Amino acid sequence: MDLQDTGETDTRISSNNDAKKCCDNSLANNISNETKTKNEKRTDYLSWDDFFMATAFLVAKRSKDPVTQVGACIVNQEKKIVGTGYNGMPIGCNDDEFPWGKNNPVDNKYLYVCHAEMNAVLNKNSADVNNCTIYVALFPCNECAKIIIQSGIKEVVYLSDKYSYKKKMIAAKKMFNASGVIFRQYIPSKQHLVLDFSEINSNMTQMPCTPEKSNDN
Ligand SMILES: O=c1ccn([C@H]2C[C@H](O)[C@@H](COP(=O)(O)O)O2)c(=O)[nH]1
Repeated sequence: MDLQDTGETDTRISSNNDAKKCCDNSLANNISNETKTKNEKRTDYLSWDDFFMATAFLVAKRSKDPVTQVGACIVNQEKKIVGTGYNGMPIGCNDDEFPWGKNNPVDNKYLYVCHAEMNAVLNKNSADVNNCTIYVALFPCNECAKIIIQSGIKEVVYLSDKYSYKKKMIAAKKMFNASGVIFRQYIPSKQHLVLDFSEINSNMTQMPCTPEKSNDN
């Protein structure tokens, strides 16, 4: 039956209209919020500390060490990255052939692996690393501490100090203190940082509208 003929009010139509208005309002709110957020500076960007430590962690993903992957990132006073490194076998030492285990006392990874800090210093793309800061996942050992001090790096920012009880780390701290190299632990603002490669394509608001047929033709 055609409702117009009976004179009855179609409650379905009025509730549909209400729903549409409500939908229009929330759409308008969304658009205005979106416009607002698209025109204002982001506030959840990475701090410098977060960025450089995250870089050190990303670099560590290149490491083949099955137990501890260490990454290091050297930053100059202009906040520019001048070197990165991770723990790995020396050039020419095939990491499929050299040992990654540590239990064999005469042939283990410790005899061969180049530490992240040393690689970062040797990989530098600047003339020197004087007065730089090194961000490193793990507190440096005594041998890396010597390299850090001798290269002129003035600050060490580390995340884990899981081997703090070892003589090597105690010696490293002793040398840093004596030579005036500042060290501080980085406390992350959040435990996880996700890299989402699909994010760059997620904003589809720029898609062109579907063309409409004009009445002029
Ligand atoms: O200052 C340091 C100390 C250690 N490393 C590297 C050396 C090894 O590849 C691992 C440590 O392995 P464990 O099995 O946890 O002992 O880390 C470094 O790069 N820098």
